[in-house]
Amino acid sequence: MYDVTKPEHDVDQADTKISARGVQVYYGDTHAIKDVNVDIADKTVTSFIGPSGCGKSTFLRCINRMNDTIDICRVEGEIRIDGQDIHAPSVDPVQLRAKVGMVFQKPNPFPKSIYDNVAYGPKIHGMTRNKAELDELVETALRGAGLWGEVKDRLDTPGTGLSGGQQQRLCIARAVATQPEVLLMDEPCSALDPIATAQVEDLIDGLKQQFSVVIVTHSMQQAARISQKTAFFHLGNLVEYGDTDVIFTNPQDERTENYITGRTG
Ligand SMILES: Nc1ncnc2c1ncn2[C@@H]1O[C@H](COP(=O)(O)OP(=O)(O)OP(=O)(O)O)[C@@H](O)[C@H]1O
Repeated sequence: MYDVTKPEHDVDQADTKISARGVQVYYGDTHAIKDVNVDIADKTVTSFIGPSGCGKSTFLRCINRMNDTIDICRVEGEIRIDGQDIHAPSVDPVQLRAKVGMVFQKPNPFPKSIYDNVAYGPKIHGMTRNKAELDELVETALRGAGLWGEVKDRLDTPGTGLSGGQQQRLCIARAVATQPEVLLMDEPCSALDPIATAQVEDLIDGLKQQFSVVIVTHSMQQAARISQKTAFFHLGNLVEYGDTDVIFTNPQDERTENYITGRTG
């Protein structure tokens, strides 16, 4: 039963999935992310917007420690998911990336069959006990990515043989198959035509029922269409963060206003 004595900010905190405090990122001497503090909600789509080079992708990659794979990159500060510090020694980055899935700008299916693209993650993480369970998981993931109907009769053909939009949905199925809690998407529609873009956007709307989706986009129309929260980055700073409709209709910072009205960026 709802507890009326509970202060509202506690309710908000309960919705927080990802919490970043004092995050700094350096590539050698380049200071790419400057003291970012943000709480990202569960079961919500959050867009990162801002001019080219402002640090959107860099900050996105902090959330599943993908920056660890870049030699010259150094990350400082704290990021917690469900309260757990993702940099704690007990955290295995490979396990973290199963929990925090990622979809990239260019569809990048493995040079394997459609089935194996989706089955790969569950197999290496030992998520199923037998072939029947794996089959079921593959089907569920492909259905979840809106691709099952188009590929169910050719699961053993190469993933690379699909159209660009289908390949991107296959990559989403691959990410969804490990039952993530967060899905990071770095400009997932920039290589897609308008029809495939609309399909992926519909998909994102459905995915937010299950987990938190964080998307980097250059399209303000897309951010306005699909996200409930928007973060505006500028020169490595998180300038403004809030409800998407407020950011787009009543921004508080001049830099945000200049960007959304097309005066900069
Ligand atoms: N691998 C890297 N090595 C060195 N510098 C990098 C690397 N990746 C990003 N940077 C630098 O970090 C800064 C932020 O880049 P980032 O790609 O995060 O910005 P972005 O907002 O996602 O840009 P875009 O919208 O163009 O993709 C830029 O100055 C960029 O040159």
